[in-house]
Formats: sequence, C-alpha cells, structure tokens
Amino acid sequence: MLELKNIQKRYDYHKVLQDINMSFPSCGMVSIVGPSGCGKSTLLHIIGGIDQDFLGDLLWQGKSVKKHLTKYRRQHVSFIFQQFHLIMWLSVKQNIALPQFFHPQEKQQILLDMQAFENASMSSLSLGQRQRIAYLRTRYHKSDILLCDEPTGSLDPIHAKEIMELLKEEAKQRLVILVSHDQKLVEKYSDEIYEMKDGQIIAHRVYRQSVHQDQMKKKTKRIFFPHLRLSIESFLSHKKRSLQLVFGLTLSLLCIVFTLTLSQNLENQIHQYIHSLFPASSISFQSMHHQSLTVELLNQIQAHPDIIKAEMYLDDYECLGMSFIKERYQESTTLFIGDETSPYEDLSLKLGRFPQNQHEILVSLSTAQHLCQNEDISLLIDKAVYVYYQHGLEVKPIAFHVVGITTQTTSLDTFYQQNHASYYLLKEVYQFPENPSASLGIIYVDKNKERKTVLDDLQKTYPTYQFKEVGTSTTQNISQTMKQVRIVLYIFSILAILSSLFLIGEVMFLNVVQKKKDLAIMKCFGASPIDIMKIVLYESLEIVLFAQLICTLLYYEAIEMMNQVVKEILLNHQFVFSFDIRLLLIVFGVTYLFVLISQIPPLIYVLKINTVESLKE
Ligand SMILES: Nc1ncnc2c1ncn2[C@@H]1O[C@H](COP(=O)(O)OP(=O)(O)OP(=O)(O)O)[C@@H](O)[C@H]1O
Repeated sequence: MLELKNIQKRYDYHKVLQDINMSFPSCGMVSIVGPSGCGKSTLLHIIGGIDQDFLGDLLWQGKSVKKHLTKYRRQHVSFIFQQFHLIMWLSVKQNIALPQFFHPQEKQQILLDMQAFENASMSSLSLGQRQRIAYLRTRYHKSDILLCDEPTGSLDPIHAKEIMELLKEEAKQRLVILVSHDQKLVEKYSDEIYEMKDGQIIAHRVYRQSVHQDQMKKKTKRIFFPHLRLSIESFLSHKKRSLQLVFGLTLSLLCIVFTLTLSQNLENQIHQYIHSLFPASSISFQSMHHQSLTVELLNQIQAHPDIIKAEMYLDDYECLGMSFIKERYQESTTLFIGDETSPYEDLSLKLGRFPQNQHEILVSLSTAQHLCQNEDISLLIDKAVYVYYQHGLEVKPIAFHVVGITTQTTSLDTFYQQNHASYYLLKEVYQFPENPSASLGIIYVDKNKERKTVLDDLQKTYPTYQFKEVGTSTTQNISQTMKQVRIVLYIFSILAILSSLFLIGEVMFLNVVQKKKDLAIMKCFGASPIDIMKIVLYESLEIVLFAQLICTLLYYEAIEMMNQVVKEILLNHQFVFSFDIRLLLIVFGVTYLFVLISQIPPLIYVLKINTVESLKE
C-alpha cells in the first residue's frame, strides 16, 4: 500500500504542491484530475520516485522510502507517458523489453498485432503504434504501481478507449494511477478520483473497491550483457560520429606506435652496426710511448689462455678493395672491402672450407652476394681475387683464393684471412726494408670469458701498453642519445594520446548531453545511476577497442610491408622491423587509463541528470 504524507513541493518561491496526503489501495485505478498547471504531473513524478526534491514522506507498505527512492522506483514503479518516451535508437523489441535490461523481468510474448511492425524503425511508427509499444513496455515490468500521465492525450477516441480498457485490466492486479484532463473517460473507468486545484487535493471520491487478483508468477528472464548491448546500440546510433572518433584515435595510436617502433628499431640497428664494427668481445691496445707493435708481441699476447687472436692495424697500408681484375687497380670494378678479420671460431661456413694458407680467404655471405651480384655465389669458390693495398702513392694487388663463404651477413663487406697474413703478405709485396709500423692492435677474447678480467690481466702484464674495451664508449654514447630522443618521443606520444582522448571525452560529454532524455527514460524503467554510467563508459571503451583493433591490424600489415621493401628494394637482410607486441600493450594500457580519466566529466554529468527536467525536453 502506498501513502503520501504532507507532501510539499516548490519551484523557487512558487509553491506547486501543498500538504498533500493520499492513501492508495494495492490495486485498482485511481485518477488524479484538475485544471492545467494545478500540479498533477509534479505529484505523479514524486509518487514515481523520479522527483526526489520535495518535503514530506512517501510510504510503501508502511515504510518510508524517501531515502531509497531509486531502489523503490526500480522495484515497484512503471510509467506510461503522454509523449510515450520511447528511445528512437533502439528497436521496437528493445524498447518493449527495456526494463529487462536492468533487472530480470517476466518473459512476454509480443502481441499478434505488434508483429507487423516489430522490425520497423522507431521513427516510421504511427502514434497509435508508439502508444502500444509504451503500453507493452509497462507489461514487461510487472511493477506494483503503474503511473500514467495523460496516456490517451495523443490518441483518437477509438485508440483512447482501447488503452483505457487495457489499463482497467491491468488495474485488477496492480495499482494504476492515472493523471488526465478527460473527465468523462476518467469517471467511466476509475475506482477512485482525486481532484486537485492550486497544488491541493480538494476532493476525493471512491466509486468502488477493487479486489486484488493475484498474479500468476511467471518465469523471469534476464538479458545477458545488458549494458554492453545498450552501449553498442548507442555506438551504432551515431555511426558517422563514432567512426570519426575511431578514425581519429586509430591515427594517433598508429603515429605513436610507429614513432616508437622506428626509434626502437633504429637504436637496435645502430647497436648491431657497432657490434659488426667492433666485436663485443674485443679489446684494442696501443703503446703508451708510441712504439710500433710487433708480431712477437702479438704472439705473446695470443698465448694467453683466454685470448683467441691478436691482430695489428698496419698504419701506412690502406686496403682499397677487392677486384677480379689482376692487371691494375680500377676503382669502378673494385668492391670496397675491409680486411678486418675475426677469429675463425666465430664463423660458420655456408659453402667451402676454412683457409689453410695465407693466400686463402673466406668471405661473408653478404660480401659474396655483393661480389657475385645476380650470379650464383657458389661460383666464387676457388675463384682468384685481388685485394689492392695503397702505400704512399703506390697501389699493389695481393692475389687470394676464395675457399669458403660464411653464413655472416655483415654491414661492411669483409674478408677473413689467417693470422697476421696481411702483415706477411704486405711485407712480401712491398719488400719492406724494415718492419711496417702498426700503432693499433686488436685482441679477440674468448666469448665465454669475462672481457674485463682479461683486460685487467693484460694491463698488469703489459704496463707500457694501454688496453681498452672496443665499442663500449660509443655504444654508451649512442644509448644515452637515443634515450634522450626516446624521452622526447614519449612526451609527444603522450600529448598525442591526450589530445585525442580529450576529444573523445568532449564528444562523449556532448553525446551524454544529447542522450540525456533517453538516459532519463532508462531510469524510469529500472536503470540505476550505476547502470547508466556503465552504458556511457562502455561506449567510449568500445571506441577505444575498435581503434586499437584497427591499429593492431594496420601496424602488423605495415611492418610486413616495410620488411618486404627493405629486403627487396634496399637489399638489406639485416634490417628487420619487428612487430612489438609489448609496445602495443603498453600504449593500449596507457590509452585505457587516459580514456577512464577523460570519462570523468560525462560520468559526473550522468550522475547529476535531473530525470524530471530531462523528460520534459
Ligand atoms: N521546472 C519547473 N520550474 C518552475 N516551475 C515549474 C517547473 N515544472 C513545473 N512548474 C510549474 O509547476 C506547476 C505545476 O506543473 P505541472 O506540470 O505539475 O501541472 P499539471 O497539472 O500537470 O499541468 P498539465 O495538466 O498542463 O500538464 C505549473 O505552474 C508549472 O508552471
């Protein structure tokens, strides 16, 4: 049983309701009549729990529900409005089943005469059809109280009569409270009538006592993932706007992911390049007194158990490159190539064998490909090649045989030769009167040993020589610079995400403002503030998810394409862009965090929506 105690309502200084006391039966049709502006609708909104700003008390089954109006409304109240208040972006079926999205409801069959337009769009329906949908929606929610604000106001007499008959039928099982101007219609169907004037009850007439007929309890049904489904419908209701948002966010995500991937790949590439120039396990050394290095010294150093090989750089002899022409050096037919060597232990053979004398060499796979151009690289095995060296103004060749091709793909074209081979060969070719000078040497340390320990050991043994780890300072400098570049990129990336999410936040705010009436309708049919917040939040998360999916696909495709281009056009087999899933997850995680922050204003707005005012719009 429902009771109103001393209800008062004012808008600023205008008292709309004064000291209203009413008591309703548990079933039957009770009508409230009175002239326009006397406060009927205002009273109905208070009874329905959608207007929470009033004085006095509302009692349900003898207990005050004033402090729990949302719960009371969700559990006990349902509405039929004069303007129907249907949600235009939902289907006919979804409009009818709206209460089922917010709590389990009785399963209902769509009436036969509805089937003709159950798949029609809401905007194409006639007034009568909309009225029937509004009525059927209340049947879905078998509430204890059905509030009807001018339910026949927009209908012709035939349809009005039909609706009144249906409401009369409903009134056998629940309390139907009706507000109407139509005195004749009301008197014909009502069990009780309250008459109002200037915000007060001036008369109360009871025509008959209704007998409550118990409802047959039917199975209830719940819609799965209700908020998700409503948010998807909302997303689709403005396809153009939603897709524009998805497009904008996808673009900024792609820019961020690519910028970071490219910088990451560039850094890796630089490190790889440095390692190919300076093997990670090597140590350079030179005399502190500018003395030339000797083969004897190299052999002594090489005797160290942790050292694989020690080589020297001959100062005055420059390797100009490798050619198949013996007669004379021609720059155009010579491949610029280095005679840097690394120990054979580091190399693995693709073709041929390891050198057995000083005139035999190995070339790396990439060098072989450059030497052979489009021809088969196996033709290179046993081929005579000439490496030209310049000493002063003199350029002379040294003949070699390529005996093997290694699996290495180096950034610089290199050939590998036996220990000190160039020293002896150059000595032979140029017939030095004295030893050629070499100020810089390089030591290859066994990869399984600690380079630092070997360095300390050497420094102690040869105190007049200075030993340094090769490439360490260069790598450190580059890492430092790349770190700074990356910080700048991160800042710009965050700004890019922030600006697109600020846009999403703004658009979602406008979306909520635009849909505020629909959200208020949902509240009238059982949605709690949390339900509404979930719908709004899910919609923005869907935009982000959609953008992330497209971004992942495009990123994957673009990486594949770039690798293909680098391989085929630039003939570079070493530079490989990698699909960085970790980077994607981090960027996507940050996006979700920001999207949650950007949703604070729309969510606060949702909480503050005034249901009564929103319904009037
Ligand atoms: N938001 C509001 N701000 C100020 N005054 C309001 C507001 N809403 C309603 N009123 C006033 O409250 C009074 C009662 O309005 P209400 O809509 O309840 O009347 P009613 O009896 O339902 O009228 P009608 O039959 O024309 O719908 C009216 O004078 C109206 O102008």
